[in-house]
Amino acid sequence: MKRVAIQGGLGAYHDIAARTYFGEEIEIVPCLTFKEIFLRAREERELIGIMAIENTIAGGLLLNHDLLKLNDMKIVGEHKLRISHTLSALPGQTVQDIREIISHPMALMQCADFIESLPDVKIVEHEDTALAAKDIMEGKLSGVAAICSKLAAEVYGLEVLRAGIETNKRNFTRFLVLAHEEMVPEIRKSDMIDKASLVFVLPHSEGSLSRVLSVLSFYDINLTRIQSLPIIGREWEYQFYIDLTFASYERYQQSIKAILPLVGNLKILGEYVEDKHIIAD
Ligand SMILES: O=C(O)C(=O)C[C@]1(C(=O)O)C=C[C@@H](O)C=C1
Repeated sequence: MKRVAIQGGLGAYHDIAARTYFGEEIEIVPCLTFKEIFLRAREERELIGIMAIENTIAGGLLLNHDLLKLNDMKIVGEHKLRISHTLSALPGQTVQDIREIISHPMALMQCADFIESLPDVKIVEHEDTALAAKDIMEGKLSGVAAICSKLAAEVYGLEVLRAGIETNKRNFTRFLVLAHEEMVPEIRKSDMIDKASLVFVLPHSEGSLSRVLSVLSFYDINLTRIQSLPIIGREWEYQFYIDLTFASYERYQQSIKAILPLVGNLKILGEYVEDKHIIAD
């Protein structure tokens, strides 16, 4: 059975993403942090990881980009999951009884409008939506609610006070499936690779980014995402994380050769199959 490491506990969105991506029985290996996924995988080379990278309301999980760059697990797939949050608490309470809301910072951001509509509620960040629900149940914390999945509310015996509290129904999180190089053929869903993620740095010179983008466009490569992050120790200089989609793997390979002289420290973080099947309400 595949062992899949996630940050968080059972009922977390990572858990849901892992199960829906693999669609078969898997063993979830809960980790306290995203970094722990990579550390564990160093010891257990067959371990698979699932890690959120961006959300359509709250934006990118910036620290996770560096984990991809600094470790040798490859992106072997992606899964886009519709995230629908509940406000859940110990049974027998109403929304008016809630004085404190605990959840993962990304979930809190995704429900900012709902939270703003509640007067005098303290917001507390937690490492995971499901573990927030678990803490409420274990500590019998009345007056405290978690923002978590319906599944987490069920798993930890909480009552759903409100469902669908995300600011916009088009709330999707993109999860990356990670594995070591030798595991890639076994894990990749198909050989029809049409997407890649790269990171590189650019010289501080006029037009350096625009030259790279022009080359990619010449090779019919579609840029689906660009995220710049600071280079620590080199003020106001940036590294660029980009996602590309393409119809021809050969053209993509040619484009990589062509940008090589224009960029520094190029690392291909993974080549995989794009998830085109997002399900909206
Ligand atoms: O806390 C959870 O349940 C998670 O799986 C984490 C996480 C995230 O890292 O963005 C996953 C999906 C949602 O965007 C909210 C939180």
